[in-house]
Amino acid sequence: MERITARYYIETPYAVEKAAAVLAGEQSSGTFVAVPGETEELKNQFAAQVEHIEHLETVSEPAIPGASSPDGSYRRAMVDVSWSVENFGHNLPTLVSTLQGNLYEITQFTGLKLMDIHFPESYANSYRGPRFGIDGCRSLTGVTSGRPLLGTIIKPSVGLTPAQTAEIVDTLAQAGIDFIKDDELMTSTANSRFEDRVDAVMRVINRHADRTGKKVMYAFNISDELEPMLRKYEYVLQAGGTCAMISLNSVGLTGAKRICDLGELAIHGHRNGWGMLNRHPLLGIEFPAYQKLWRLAGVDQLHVNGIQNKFWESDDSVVRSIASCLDPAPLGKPVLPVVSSGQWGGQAFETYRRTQTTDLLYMAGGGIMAHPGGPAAGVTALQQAWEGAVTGLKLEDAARQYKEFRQSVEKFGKLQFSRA
Ligand SMILES: O=C(COP(=O)(O)O)[C@H](O)[C@H](O)COP(=O)(O)O
Ligand SMILES: [Mg+2]
Repeated sequence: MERITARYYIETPYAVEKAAAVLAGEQSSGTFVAVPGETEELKNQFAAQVEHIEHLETVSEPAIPGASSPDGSYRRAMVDVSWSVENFGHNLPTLVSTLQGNLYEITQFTGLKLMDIHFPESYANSYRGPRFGIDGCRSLTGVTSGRPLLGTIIKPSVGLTPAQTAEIVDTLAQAGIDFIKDDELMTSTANSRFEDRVDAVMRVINRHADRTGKKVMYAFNISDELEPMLRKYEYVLQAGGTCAMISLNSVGLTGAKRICDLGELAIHGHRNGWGMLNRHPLLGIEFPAYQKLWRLAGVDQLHVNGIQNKFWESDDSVVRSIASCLDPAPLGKPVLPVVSSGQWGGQAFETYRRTQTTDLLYMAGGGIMAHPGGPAAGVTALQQAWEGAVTGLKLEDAARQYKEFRQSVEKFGKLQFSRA
């Protein structure tokens, strides 16, 4: 019978073997004592199994509160646990309740992080995964390989009217941008009703597309309860849009999958709330596991933060996240990594040096909108930065060569997002 294996980074005040056995027990037979009916036969078929333990360091302070060690030591380990697929079939919410449920509450742990998930073959047959992914998004925007899709987030995030938003879209489209999106804070506001914004923006985008043959991809934020979200999806589709955005952690796997299953618009997955799930080194989930769940749901584009970003995440972590999006496993289809957060083009050089890929959606919000020459110059600067990065120029050489990029360096180059 097929099994799903999950890898956890754990810390325990007790013996690692015992703690791992409690995890496996709680997450399959499900209680703290043996109960009638829990036969050997049932356990053999359905009990979770500890497959592998790799002992790591021992520390003297617990990573998170909730339990204390009798001997003052807290042992860390990497533990692989497997479950029979029979326990949950192909049911993503129950899979998550099993792999990420009560186990975080067990006192045998003073740290627990889901690092990765290994899915068996049958998952690739049961889930379509990204309908568009990298190739589909390239062909919808007309961006052939050799450079990333370049995009922006309309800023200010809220407060602009549909007409003002459409005016910015007009400027950006003329400058040759590939992708624009609503911020996650924007769906329908008192002065920008969703439908009015779609009408105003798509009028501009369709007009440009008729003239130039290039249709800018605009990710309208449809995040909402299920029925209104479906109505908004349909509205975007009818207006000629090619993309919708959802805040993944807010709409959940069920909502995301329902939307992705429709398969007519590329789905931009925003991961706001990520810090809550990941920022602690010994609590939550790591991106390789996280992205697989959303990929099973069918998301086409997924945020990975960015090199030298404005948030807390390290460059190493961003590079790892990009690699995990580009790895075709488990469905044979990669998801397009969305590089975003404090980007302005200057980071293109290090991003390319470290990842050696252009299969990215590279977005600058403030980095385009606040360019000294205006948003159109901001788009040009981003194009120049990537042209320079891919052709092997150093940032300083590109700044000498390209005027708009030089202006970006002058304005944003001094910014250092500080972190410990
Ligand atoms: O609005 C922005 C970035 O704006 P700006 O370009 O102005 O910084 C996005 O919400 C974050 O990139 C999300 O980051 P994450 O990848 O961590 O979800
Ligand atoms: Mg945002």
